Amino acid sequence: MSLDAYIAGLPKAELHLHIEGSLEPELMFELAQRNGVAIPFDSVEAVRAAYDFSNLQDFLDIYYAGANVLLTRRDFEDLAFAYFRRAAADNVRHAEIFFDPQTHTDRGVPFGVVAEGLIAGMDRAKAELGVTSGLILSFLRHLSEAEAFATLEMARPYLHHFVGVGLDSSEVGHPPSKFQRVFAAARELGLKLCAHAGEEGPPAYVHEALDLLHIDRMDHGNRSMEDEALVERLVAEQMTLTVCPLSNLKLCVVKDLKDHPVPEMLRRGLHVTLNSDDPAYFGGYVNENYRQLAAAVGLTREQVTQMARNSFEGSFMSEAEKAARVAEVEAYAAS
Ligand SMILES: Nc1ncnc2[nH]cnc12
Ligand SMILES: [Zn+2]
Repeated sequence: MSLDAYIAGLPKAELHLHIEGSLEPELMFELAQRNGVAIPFDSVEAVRAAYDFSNLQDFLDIYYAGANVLLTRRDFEDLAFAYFRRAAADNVRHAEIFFDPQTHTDRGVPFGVVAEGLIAGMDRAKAELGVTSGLILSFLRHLSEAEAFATLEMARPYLHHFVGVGLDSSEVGHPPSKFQRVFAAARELGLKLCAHAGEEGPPAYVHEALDLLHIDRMDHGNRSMEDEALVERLVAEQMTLTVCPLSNLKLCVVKDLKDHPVPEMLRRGLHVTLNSDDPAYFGGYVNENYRQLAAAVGLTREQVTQMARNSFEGSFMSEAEKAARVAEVEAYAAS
């Protein structure tokens, strides 16, 4: 069996996926029409042509504008279910997905419309596709601490639906320390904690995410590789890193996939997982991330299997559930 065919059939979890970043141009047009929202493009091809970014902020500007077509509960359900259908085709068996409530509440869309729509899509994914999932409320770090606290307050009626909180958006200039108290409050509420760190920001931000936010999982973490002691610490603490190769390429975090740090991360014993981040914008869902990275850096079948194992072990499922899912990976690898 070719490595590509092996990747296609490998059971895996996706742990770093922004649901708003799975909005394909076709669905963007459909929702724009359904809701009577104007978009600054006249064709699906024109939208795709605009997806040429030189850094994170370039992308974020377009990504937040794209989200304007999402207005109703049904829009969020359709968005979520479209992602799960596509993920299921990649043999994603479990996904822990981020959503950015502030992107919607700041436009006047009630928190409950967003949350209930996404939850309906997740319920359908479990019933119709057998894909399980968890929802992670992500704070926009370019906004204030007070706004993050207000968002956490809005989330209260839905808390039992969330597995954790995250921290995303423009990294440089918005260090984790800004959200130390919000993350402490989220932990008190029983939520798991993730943060984007070391995507564009320096290793000092990764240290802050560990020391001040006390994260359970790290999103990206690429720039940790610049700090030897930090790498040793991440290995010792068995921290899961949700790495996103095609995102890194499209946002110029790496110049070429051949330069991607994943092989070195694996060699050093870091708990790496592969994920798609914002697949509608970066040109590939999770299997495409595995395939293109494998082709560029020459991953072995064992390395690919290890990252699928890591994806379940690094999830926020129960220990029993994780063990059952890892056993499915082992059975596939042995078959
Ligand atoms: N890769 C990324 N980094 C920071 N914020 C994001 N929001 C969506 N994708 C993101
Ligand atoms: Zn991300």
